[in-house]
Amino acid sequence: MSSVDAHPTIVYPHYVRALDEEKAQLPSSFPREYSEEFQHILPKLLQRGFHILTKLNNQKGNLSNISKNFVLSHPHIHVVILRRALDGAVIYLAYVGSHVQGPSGFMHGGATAALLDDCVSSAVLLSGPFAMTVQMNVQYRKPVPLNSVVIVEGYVEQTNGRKTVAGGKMYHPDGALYAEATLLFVRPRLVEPKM
Ligand SMILES: CCCCC/C=C\C/C=C\C/C=C\C/C=C\CCCC(=O)SCCNC(=O)CCNC(=O)[C@H](O)C(C)(C)COP(=O)(O)OP(=O)(O)OC[C@H]1O[C@@H](n2cnc3c(N)ncnc32)[C@H](O)[C@@H]1OP(=O)(O)O
Repeated sequence: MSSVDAHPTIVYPHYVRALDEEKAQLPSSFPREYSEEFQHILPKLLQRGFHILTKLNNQKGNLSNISKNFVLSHPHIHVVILRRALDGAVIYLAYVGSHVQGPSGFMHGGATAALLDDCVSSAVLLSGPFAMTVQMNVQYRKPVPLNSVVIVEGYVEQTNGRKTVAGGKMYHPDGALYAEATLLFVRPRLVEPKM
């Protein structure tokens, strides 16, 4: 277990109950059907070796600082975070509501990039020391409809010294690719304390 794994997180082994509790707290902007779709998709992700790491929207308690993250605390984006123990890949199972519009009826490309960056950053942070995104290249393949469920996958490709190359993909739950990205992360140089 890395030191990042030791960071306090809230784990939801009984995911169905967690989603039921969550449903009761959701803002009215979220339709009830979406969590049924989550419950349909989650068992498939669990079968593929992912476990539920945490859900962070409106999180109270020990993740309060992370939950200020604008993607994960956005009132119109709802995320359940999963991670595959085997290789550290991270999945964001996300519902994208109506107030992240770019082209009429579709998600803003900046929001797509933010979701991808966030998911890939989680994979990087969970796999090693703190690093920041310094470059991101996004290929937009299909417009993402508002009020829909998306799957975002983030994975580390290669680390060389302070630099890490990582990738991300955003899919429709049926597997159709919405967008993919390649990112470069840099671990900040340690600043020597002044004597
Ligand atoms: C921690 C607990 C985690 C728990 C997770 C649990 C669940 C998940 C939950 C929540 C999710 C949590 C987190 C996700 C949250 C947010 C994700 C959003 C990610 C971001 O939103 S993050 C913000 C945007 N990001 C920046 O705000 C960076 C601005 N930046 C800098 O602050 C500096 O850039 C810095 C300090 C990074 C490096 O500075 P420095 O001085 O230490 O390093 P230096 O410049 O020496 O570069 C070293 C080598 O990198 C190469 N290099 C540098 N920059 C490059 C570039 N752009 N392109 C190509 N190569 C580059 C150089 O060429 C050199 O290469 P070489 O060594 O080969 O010469």
